[in-house]
Amino acid sequence: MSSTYRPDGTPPLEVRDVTVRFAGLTALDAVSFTVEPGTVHAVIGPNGAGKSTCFNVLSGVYRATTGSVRFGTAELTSLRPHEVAALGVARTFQNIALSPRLPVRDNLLLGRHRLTRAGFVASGLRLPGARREERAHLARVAEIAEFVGLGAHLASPVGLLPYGVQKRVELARALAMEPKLLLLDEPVAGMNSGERVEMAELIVSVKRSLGISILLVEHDMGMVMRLADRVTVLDFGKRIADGPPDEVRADPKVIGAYLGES
Ligand SMILES: Nc1ncnc2c1ncn2[C@@H]1O[C@H](COP(=O)(O)OP(=O)(O)OP(=O)(O)O)[C@@H](O)[C@H]1O
Repeated sequence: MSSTYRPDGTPPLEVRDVTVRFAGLTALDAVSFTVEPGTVHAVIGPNGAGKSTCFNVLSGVYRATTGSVRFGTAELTSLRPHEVAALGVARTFQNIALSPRLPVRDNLLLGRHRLTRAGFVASGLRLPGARREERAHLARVAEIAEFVGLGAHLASPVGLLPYGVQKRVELARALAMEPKLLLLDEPVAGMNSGERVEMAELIVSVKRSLGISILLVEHDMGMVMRLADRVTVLDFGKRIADGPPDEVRADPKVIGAYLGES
C-alpha cells in the first residue's frame, strides 16, 4: 500500500498556549506541544485532565478561548471540523461512529468522500469518467482494508463484526481520507489486552509504512509508552510533562498525578 500513497511535505502540528474555559472552569490552561512529522505523539492524563477537550480543539469541534494551533500555514482554531478534515487531518471517535448496516467497503468509501472528483450528477448517471473513478476508489479501499487486516471483511456489515474489528474499520476509514495527520481518540478504549497489542502494532505500522503523523489521546499509559515517540501529560488542564516515553514515565509529577487518581 505504501507504493501508491505517501503524504509528502507534512508540516508539524504546533499547539501554542491553548486555553479552553467552560463557564468558569478552565479545562485547558495554556497548553503547548508540537507533533513532529512522521511521529506518534500521545497526549495522556488521568480522568478530567483535559484530553478530550484538547482533541476536540484540534479537530475543530471546540473553539479555543485563546491560543493557536498551526498546521503548516493553516490556523486550525478558526476552522470548522470539515475544513480541518479538508487539510488532511483525519480523526476517529471514542465511541465508534460508523454506519453499522453498511458493509466495511461502503464505510471506507464514505471516508473517501472529500477525494471524489466526479460530481453527484455524473456518478448518478454512471458516466464513464465516474465509473473509472469509482473503480479506482474501490481498488484503493481494498488495499487499505488489506493493510489494516480487514481484507476478509470487505462485504460484512460493520455492525456484525466484533468490537475490536470495528475499531480497526474506524481507523481504516480515517486512512481512506489519505490524511497527513491522524487524530486517534482513545484507540484502545474498551478492548481486551490482545486487541490492545494488535492495535498498538497497527498504529506503529501506519506511521512506519505510510509516513503519516499520528496524535493520539489515551488514558492507558502502558499502551502509550510502547508506541509513542513523544508524550505530553496533562493534569487538571495543565501540561505537567512533555518528552520521550522513558523520561515521562520516570517523572515524579506524572507518577503523582496517576497515583492520585486511584
Ligand atoms: N462541554 C463541556 N462543558 C463544560 N465542561 C466541560 C466540557 N467538556 C469538558 N468539560 C470539563 O473540562 C474538564 C476536562 O474534561 P475532559 O473531558 O477534556 O478530560 P479528559 O482528560 O478527556 O477526561 P476522561 O479521561 O475522563 O475522558 C473536566 O472538568 C470536564 O468536566
